[in-house]
Amino acid sequence: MGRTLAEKVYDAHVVRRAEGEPDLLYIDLHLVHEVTSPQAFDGLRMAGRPVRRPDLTIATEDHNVPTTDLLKPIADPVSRTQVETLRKNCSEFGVRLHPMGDASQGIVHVMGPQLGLTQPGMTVVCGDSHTSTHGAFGALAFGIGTSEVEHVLATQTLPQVQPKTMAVTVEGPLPEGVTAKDLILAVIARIGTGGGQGHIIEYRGEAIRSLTMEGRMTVCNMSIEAGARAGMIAPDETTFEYLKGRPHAPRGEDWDRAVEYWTSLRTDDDAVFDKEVVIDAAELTPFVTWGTNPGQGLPLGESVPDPVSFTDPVQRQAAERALDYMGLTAGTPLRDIRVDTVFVGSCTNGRIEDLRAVAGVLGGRKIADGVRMLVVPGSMEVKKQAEEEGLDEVIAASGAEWREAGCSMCLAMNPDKLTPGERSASTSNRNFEGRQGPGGRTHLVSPAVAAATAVTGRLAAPADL
Ligand SMILES: CC(C)[C@H](C(=O)O)[C@@H](O)C(=O)O
Ligand code: SF4
Repeated sequence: MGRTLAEKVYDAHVVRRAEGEPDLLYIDLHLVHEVTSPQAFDGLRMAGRPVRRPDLTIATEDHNVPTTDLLKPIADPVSRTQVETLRKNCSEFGVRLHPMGDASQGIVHVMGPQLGLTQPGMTVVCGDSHTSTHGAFGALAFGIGTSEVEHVLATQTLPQVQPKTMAVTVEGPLPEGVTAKDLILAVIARIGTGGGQGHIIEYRGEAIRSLTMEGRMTVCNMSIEAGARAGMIAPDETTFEYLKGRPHAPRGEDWDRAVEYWTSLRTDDDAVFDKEVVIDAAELTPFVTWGTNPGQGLPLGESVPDPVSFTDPVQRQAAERALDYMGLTAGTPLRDIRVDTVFVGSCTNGRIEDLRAVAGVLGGRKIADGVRMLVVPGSMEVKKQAEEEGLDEVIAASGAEWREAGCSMCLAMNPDKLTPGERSASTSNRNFEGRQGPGGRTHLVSPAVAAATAVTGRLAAPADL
């Protein structure tokens, strides 16, 4: 029987398999950041062990970094300690680190692919749930916990129980004005936040094939929000085109050999998935969330749902609680919801193409009175590229703030936060209670919707302007 893409990559990395035990997988790339690594390095130190493959281990500073005044010391003591600890650990264990201010620093899931570190067919791990992003290249990439980070640092392997496989096929071309973010929000609304649990999702179909690498990363990034272990997309010309010439991409004959192997990384026609979902791209429209989990979303043209419309009692209760927390009334058209803040950034939508989309909408326009808008590049490289293209000027001229790279307002681990009751339209991936600051209210949106929302002050799509 044929194998799926996920099975091919998985099988190629099993170094030990024994009845009744987890498999031992070889890890090709281990990405590290300041939040989930301190105890792992402590563990190594206590055991007197080195990092087994420092050459396959790369660290960056992202969660705790401020996005203004890079030259000043970090004011918050907890954040400062996290970042200083990472620096100390990396220098002690010989791990390459891209610190604040470095040209390649950025959110771990933005800087890795951009350096060409993430490649098709690899196993990629990081102590971070959104490691699923790297699956956009046809890599098997997933988040791990801190004790697993220690295991990988020490051995370059990881015990794993093989996940099941799931296909999400999006048929037909994406309608005009519908983006990768709308697509993945619609997928999660359809299958639920537990819909992918225990599975590696492979995204397939014409709508997926037509996405750029940036769009594919947006889709795979949010696999975890559907509960999946990982998300993957088979590598193709779009993938090779993106990778070619990047600092860590193979060159010359190595490149040709790599492309030959990468081309074999597709699901065989007779392979069988454990679960399959098919979505018609023609039904997709700009999509926003109204609730407090990424599955509580609807097309922008709809209204805040009435909790009684949910037949499942658990969903009904979740909706009641979400409306209460979000300060929303059932029946309110989503387009009538006013926001205080717009956040563009994160490992979901902080890439160059996202910033181009935002500048494209903001060009020649002003953001609404009373709205603050933060535009935060996902990496210093994205920032540089955006500035070379003049996007920063367009964004600043509209009244938005142009910042340094980092996780920023995606999660409240640095100075960029919502205040209690403040409402945001955010291009990030999580809208949980307090995610962007205690009491903050988050609507997940695409970059295009974020920009249009900043202009009108209410949830809006570019077509509304
Ligand atoms: C801090 C980190 C462990 C966390 C994650 O695992 O995803 C963060 O990146 C997030 O997005 O919530
Ligand atoms: S940008 Fe957000 S989701 Fe991505 S790694 Fe940072 S905190 Fe996590």
